[in-house]
Amino acid sequence: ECVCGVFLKNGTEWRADRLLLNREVMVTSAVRRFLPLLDDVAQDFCRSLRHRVETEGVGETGQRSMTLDPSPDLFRFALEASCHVLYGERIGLFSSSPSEEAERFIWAVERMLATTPPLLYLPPRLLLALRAPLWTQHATAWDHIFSHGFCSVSVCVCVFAAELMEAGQLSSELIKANITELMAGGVDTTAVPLQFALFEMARNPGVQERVRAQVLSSWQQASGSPQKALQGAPLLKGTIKETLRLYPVGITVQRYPVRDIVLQNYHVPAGTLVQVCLYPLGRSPEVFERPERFEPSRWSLDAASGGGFRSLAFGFGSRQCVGRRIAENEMQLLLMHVNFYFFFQLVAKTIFLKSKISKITKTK
Ligand code: HEM
Repeated sequence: ECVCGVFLKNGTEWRADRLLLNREVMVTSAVRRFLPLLDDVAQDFCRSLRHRVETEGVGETGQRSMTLDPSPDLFRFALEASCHVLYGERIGLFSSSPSEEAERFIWAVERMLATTPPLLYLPPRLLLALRAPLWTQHATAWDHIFSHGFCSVSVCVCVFAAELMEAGQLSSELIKANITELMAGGVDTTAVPLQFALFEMARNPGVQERVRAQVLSSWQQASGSPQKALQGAPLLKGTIKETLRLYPVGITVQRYPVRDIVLQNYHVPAGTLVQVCLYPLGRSPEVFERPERFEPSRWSLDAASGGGFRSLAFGFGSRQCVGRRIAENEMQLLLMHVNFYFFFQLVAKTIFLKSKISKITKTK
């Protein structure tokens, strides 16, 4: 029996104590509302990068190029985009002088993210007993984040808070906590795949040209609407799916079956933790033809054939990633605008995340 079938049947229940968002509402009205916000940030990111290339790059005007590590820029892009959608405010990361409040907030988010990975491997009680500096720094960072003006739900332009308040299910403190969690969860999850997407486009110039051609033609017909532009450029969505196939953010998707099941002749008792391993799934020749190739168009063919459960990067069913629509649109919009301006080339050794990419060859 198919793993996904079993899990789907069991995944239809909501748990009342969780942050619940109606996925249909997300897809329709909320996406329409947050798309322009994400688009603003993506355009600003490109303007600021173009300014840097023009002022710090080498070569003739209009053909300047520069080599850079995009990691810190993408991190800031993701943070600015998350804040704009969740709090309805810009924190000014692309301005030359962000406010003092914004600076403190950025510092706290960066500190919180930097201290999270080591804490995952150490027992919290031990850290507390030892009053470990790592723990103190992490807790202080969270305190800063929560005390921040941006986290006030009274500044409620936030689309999510509005949905939750309308539903009347959660107290304002809980809404605040959940929104803050969403903000924190939405930064490195999108910044890292974006970096991998640029990396893959840099080493696959043919793919990059095809994506750019589709983006340019779609933009021309979209009359300035980012939503229409994205709809007309399915290769952008394919690029994101392809990136997450090769470099999944969450390495596994987990479920506890509520009744005994048999999987490939193994008896799995109810309540056993079962993990679907996304990395080997994405690279298996049994599932993907020529899995080593970065080919965004494979997902267009996949849609025609029904798709199945081959793309599980955001999980599935009622417990799939709440931030999926934000993440997908945010990443697609960035790639769309970046494609107008830049041609990426791999100019340094491909050392994991430290590859230096970017060479500008076009201007709008
Ligand atoms: C490329 C970006 C992202 C990926 C690949 C990703 C992946 C995932 C995965 C695999 C899950 C578990 C789903 C399941 O078990 O079926 C998940 C859950 C979740 N994600 Fe994401 N995520 C991303 C971005 C985001 C963003 C931007 C946010 C917030 C705005 C977010 C918030 C959440 C939350 C709150 C859950 C828990 C949902 C629940 O348990 O009901 N994620 N994500």
